[in-house]
Amino acid sequence: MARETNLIKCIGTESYEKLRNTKVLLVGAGGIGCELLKDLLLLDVGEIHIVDLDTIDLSNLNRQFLFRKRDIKQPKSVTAVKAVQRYSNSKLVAYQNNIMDTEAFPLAWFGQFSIVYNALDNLAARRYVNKMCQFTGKPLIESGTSGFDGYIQPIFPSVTECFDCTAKETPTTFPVCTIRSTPSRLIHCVVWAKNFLFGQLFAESFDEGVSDQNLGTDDQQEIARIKEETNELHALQRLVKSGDETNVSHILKKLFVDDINKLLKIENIWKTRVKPTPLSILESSGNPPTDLALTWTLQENVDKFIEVTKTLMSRLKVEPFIEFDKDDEDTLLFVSCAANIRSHIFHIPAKSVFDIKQMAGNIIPAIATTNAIIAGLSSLVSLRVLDLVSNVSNAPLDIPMAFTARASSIATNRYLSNPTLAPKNPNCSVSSNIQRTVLKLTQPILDNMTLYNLNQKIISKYGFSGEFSVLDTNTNSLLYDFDFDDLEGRKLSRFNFKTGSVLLYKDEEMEEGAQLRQSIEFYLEISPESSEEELHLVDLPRYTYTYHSPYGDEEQDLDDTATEFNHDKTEEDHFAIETLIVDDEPGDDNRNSLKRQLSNSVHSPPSKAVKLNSPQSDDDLILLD
Ligand SMILES: Nc1ncnc2c1ncn2[C@@H]1O[C@H](COP(=O)(O)OP(=O)(O)OP(=O)(O)O)[C@@H](O)[C@H]1O
Ligand SMILES: [Zn+2]
Repeated sequence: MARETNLIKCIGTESYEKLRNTKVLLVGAGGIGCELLKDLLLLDVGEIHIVDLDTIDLSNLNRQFLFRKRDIKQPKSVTAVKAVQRYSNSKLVAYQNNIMDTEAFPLAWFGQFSIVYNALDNLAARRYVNKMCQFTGKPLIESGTSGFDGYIQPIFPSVTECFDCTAKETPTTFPVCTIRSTPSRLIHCVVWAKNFLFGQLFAESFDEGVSDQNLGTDDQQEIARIKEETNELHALQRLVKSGDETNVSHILKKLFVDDINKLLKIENIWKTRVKPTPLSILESSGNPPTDLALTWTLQENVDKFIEVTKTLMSRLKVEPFIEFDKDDEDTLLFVSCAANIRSHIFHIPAKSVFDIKQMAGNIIPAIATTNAIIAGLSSLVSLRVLDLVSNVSNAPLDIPMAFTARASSIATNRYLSNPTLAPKNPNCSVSSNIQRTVLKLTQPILDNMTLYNLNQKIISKYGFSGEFSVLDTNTNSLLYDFDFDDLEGRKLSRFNFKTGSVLLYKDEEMEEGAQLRQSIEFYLEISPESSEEELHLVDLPRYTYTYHSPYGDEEQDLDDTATEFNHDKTEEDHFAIETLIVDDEPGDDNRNSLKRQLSNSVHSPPSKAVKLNSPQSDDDLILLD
């Protein structure tokens, strides 16, 4: 029986033929990406382009089944394609590159695909692909896993929730004083051992000093001690670099006895806390433990600390520096033992090296089965996203997303929940209340046109009020607003614009009841070889919303602005280019809830400052709620 027989039974010949003519983009060839590549080619999707910037690591092999030991250090995308090529009916194209590289992947390149799949592991890349899909109007299937939890979220630009419609958690940070003076949880000791101690002793980046920011204390004695301790570590680093193994006992004493005694002298800290106890064991028993799954005694941690510090010191004779890597056992053991010794001093229970590996690597173990389930759901739901399944409504808001039980508060008594997609958040700065288009700048235009000329052309063409602002959203820099016109006289060539720069034009009129023009984002395409001197601005429908000051027309506050959306019917609504995203017209009920959400929102209030300060996180941990 041919492979496609069952699929044709499910979706019919016509849909199968459409699938054969579909071109898709898969971003990421890691845990989910490898599974998804296999699933997509088992669906006989016509053409699959797969992008991954990375090479294969030993630690990938337990779940990225397209890779073998011999593939270590080879590019993931190319190797994945090689592994499946012989049983693929699909055309496969691999790229070893960062998806955010605008030269390799300009906006128009994204436009060639019918659907985009995110199989990524960090927020920055997810956000970027989400935005490119909003620009091109292409559906995106976003996915992620974390241990036994996982999700898929189909995103239909300008209709359903986008990746940025809900706030994402950013990594937890701790005040310096908690880490350096008053740890109360093992994680504080792990952060101290990994980010501070290991970094200072062995790694390349040497922290030159402690800034006063985020110290978490005003106690001048404590601040002075933290700074002094940092300076003393410079001296300790020299001991480490000396390669003289007899120095290890000095290191142990300095870190776990002398520094703790100094800390004890700051009496203010200990008025409300249990005092730490300096380390009493400074000699090795000569019998370091080996089982990484067990919780070691204090003596065992000291034994292993001494052993592994010697190993790292001898490595420094041939390696200029050593970076912490959870898969480099020496570095993991050092951090683990140092954290456990410190936790003993502060009366915090110790843990095994395996446990500390998870904390230090900021990782929840990746589970191959979860990846397989999520990739399977992703490929299946794409049949509906592509409208290839008959007998069900494939309207975007009828298509399901999927959550595993623990990640979802919707249903707790079954593993998978599949609620339908939510409409876009009207307050999302990525998917709502914004129009997007491409702006082509040729060399003569860059050389001859000033920012002032460009602004004038844009505000008159698109109907912005006199009060507007211009931001380069890639660098988050303000280029113009009503009280910052310093750069207006500059030629465009002086702005370091490149293909992929995105300029945001926003109406800033603050008069009560003013009709504000919807913001526009322009994706710049720079063509240095073109001699075209004329700037072409495409037609866009002009949508407006009403400005309401929260204080009536007496006093206005930039950061707490309530708005009410409506569409300006006086302009002709026509869709000049394919990259245009146009809002749906909200009904009356919708409008009320819009208004409420806008004034209550903490996600991204429609104000300049907040809107552009979305967190730039590069977190490894995917938070599912
Ligand atoms: N900006 C990017 N451009 C292209 N590929 C990316 C980008 N960011 C991340 N990736 C790729 O996305 C994939 C995500 O896969 P996965 O979550 O399994 O992570 P991993 O790096 O393979 O494993 P782990 O992080 O657990 O060691 C990785 O292969 C990574 O290289
Ligand atoms: Zn959104």
